[in-house]
Amino acid sequence: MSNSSTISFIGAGNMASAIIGGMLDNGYQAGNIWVSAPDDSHLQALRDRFGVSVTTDNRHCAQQADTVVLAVKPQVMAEVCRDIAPVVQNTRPLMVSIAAGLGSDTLDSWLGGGLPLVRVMPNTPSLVGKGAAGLFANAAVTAEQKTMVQSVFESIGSALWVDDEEQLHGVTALSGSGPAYFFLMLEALEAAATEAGIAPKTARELAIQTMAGAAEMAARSEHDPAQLKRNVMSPGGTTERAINTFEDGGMRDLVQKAYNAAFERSQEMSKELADKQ
Ligand SMILES: NC(=O)C1=CN([C@@H]2O[C@H](COP(=O)(O)OP(=O)(O)OC[C@H]3O[C@@H](n4cnc5c(N)ncnc54)[C@H](O)[C@@H]3O)[C@@H](O)[C@H]2O)C=CC1
Ligand SMILES: O=C(O)[C@@H]1CCC=N1
Repeated sequence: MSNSSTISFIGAGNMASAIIGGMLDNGYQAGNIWVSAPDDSHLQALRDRFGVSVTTDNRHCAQQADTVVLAVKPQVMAEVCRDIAPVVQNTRPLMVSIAAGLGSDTLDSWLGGGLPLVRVMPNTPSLVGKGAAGLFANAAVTAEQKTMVQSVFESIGSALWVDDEEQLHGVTALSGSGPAYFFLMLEALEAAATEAGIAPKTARELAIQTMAGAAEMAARSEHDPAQLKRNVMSPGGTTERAINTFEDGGMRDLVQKAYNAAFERSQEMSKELADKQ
């Protein structure tokens, strides 16, 4: 992305910090980054760690920027947007929201209308540069702005566009919530191995390394996950017995149900947040 454009973050939490870290690792200048939040301790932490400019005044922060990233919780978004609306209606930056569940039309109306806006659904592995983000651009966003936002999110992992905003519910249920599904699997495997007598520290390290190794293989291999799974299953062996146990217990059906539950909750949240304001 262009190093001369200025980007402001409203909100100084985990996700803002991950994105800023990725941008700086990729050559973006700290002097062109502003961050605002009401909480001084969050701001000082970001200033000390990254050398970015900080303020407790959201309007002042938004005023500085060609791009404004809205990185606050969905519940405070209406108040934040309405507060900065007079500023951004004047300066007309590209707006980027990372909030779960808030539709682009709702955000745009809170911001006074007619602004270019990108919605992003990132995930927490962004904190270690291994994020997976789905992106949607409204009709006012230019090709150049899309390239710029994509490069920001590629600095902390993968960034893939969807062309229908409704698909962001599906992205939320997959990669937004997804890290928690794999953490659950880690918890359960670790517990089972510990129960069988393996030291907890050893069980955790082996489970984590196995998950990371399987993910790396799936990413690099020419085979699909089903084939990779079959490659581990010696006929009559241990893996076959375990996989049959998963299948007989309804694992696929359970994953489908959990995915649908997250998808439906994302749709519900969208409606609740839009109706409430
Ligand atoms: N944590 C996750 O897995 C994911 C989170 N998101 C979205 O990212 C957004 C941020 O989440 P986190 O960084 O995890 O939250 P966080 O709680 O770590 O950070 C929120 C930040 O907003 C600041 N803030 C609160 N009120 C404010 C106001 N009126 N004006 C300016 N700043 C204000 C807080 O001081 C804090 O710095 C949320 O909208 C969330 O939906 C999206 C995908 C995944
Ligand atoms: O659980 C949630 O609602 C948010 C969205 C994706 C991850 N965390």
